[in-house]
Amino acid sequence: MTESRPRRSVLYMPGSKQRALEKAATLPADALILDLEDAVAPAEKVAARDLVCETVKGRPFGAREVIIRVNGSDTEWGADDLLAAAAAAPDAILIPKVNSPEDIAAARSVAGDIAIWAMMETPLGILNAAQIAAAPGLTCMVMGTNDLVKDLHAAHTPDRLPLITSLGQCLLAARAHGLAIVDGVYNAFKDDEGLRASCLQGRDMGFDGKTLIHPLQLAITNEVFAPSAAALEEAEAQVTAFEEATAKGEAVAVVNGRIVENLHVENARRLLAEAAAIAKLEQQAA
Ligand SMILES: CC(C)(COP(=O)(O)OP(=O)(O)OC[C@H]1O[C@@H](n2cnc3c(N)ncnc32)[C@H](O)[C@@H]1OP(=O)(O)O)[C@@H](O)C(=O)NCCC(=O)NCCSC(=O)C[C@H](O)C(=O)O
Ligand SMILES: [Mg+2]
Repeated sequence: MTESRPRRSVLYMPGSKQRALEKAATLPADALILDLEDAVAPAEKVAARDLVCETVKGRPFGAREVIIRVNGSDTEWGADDLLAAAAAAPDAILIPKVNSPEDIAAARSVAGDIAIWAMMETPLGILNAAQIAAAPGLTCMVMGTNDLVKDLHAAHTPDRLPLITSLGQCLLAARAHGLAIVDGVYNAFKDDEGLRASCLQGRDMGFDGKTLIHPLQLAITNEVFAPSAAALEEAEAQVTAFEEATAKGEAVAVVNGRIVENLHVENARRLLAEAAAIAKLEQQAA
């Protein structure tokens, strides 16, 4: 069963930028990815690792979920990143460019009980999504749409048609194995309209939330991925009507002219639990 922890907004921040790390502790992000990989220049990698791991040990981020993205195991920094991240004990460690379940097993052999998240961003990783999703210790998939577009020789288009197969394949794999899954970034961080469209598409496909690159993107993302007031009102009505129906020995209720069966009630309860988890997180962050 997918955890009900909110992951509407998952903000990347460059691990080399102290100001961004300080600012992150005040931002309304559900989760923070402290990045040692693509957002950090080679000359700054070692200093960024020290800064990120020392910061995480100080636990300054309140109730926000904290994830460290390490460099790949095929780089000169990967092994030391993983050791240092494991010692800092974040909520999860994010492995870039995962190609196979063996990549998760290798990370887990160092990370122990710390949850592993996987960047799904290579053609081979997408083809192996089901096996990766079944790997012990993995709790969340993160779409890496920039790397995917590059490796597929595709283009960033508003409808994301070139990525739909990859997004759908990872969603199927994640849901089949009870994992959380968050969508890729929207690069034009000052384009609110484009961001909203991308969030709506991701939400309607089934993603739990979206990865972000700038604080400007938080408000729209948090709004789109939260259940709306109308959806919650309908969910409450469905649960009530169904409970009344079952008390009378019936298996079907009707709300707003539409049937309500046990599967609809299961979905309604999921939405209500999600809203409660968001309210709790926002209260803790206030
Ligand atoms: C995109 C940026 C380089 C823009 O930086 P900058 O010009 O400094 O932004 P602003 O001046 O507008 O910043 C305003 C304030 O906000 C803080 N800030 C900015 N970005 C962040 C952030 N990501 N997290 C926290 N805080 C942030 C600034 O410090 C300013 O604060 P203040 O001093 O109080 O005014 C920059 O936003 C950036 O570097 N973003 C992250 C880029 C990144 O992480 N890239 C890697 C991840 S994307 C990826 O790799 C996806 C995947 O792998 C794939 O393949 O698709
Ligand atoms: Mg990437």
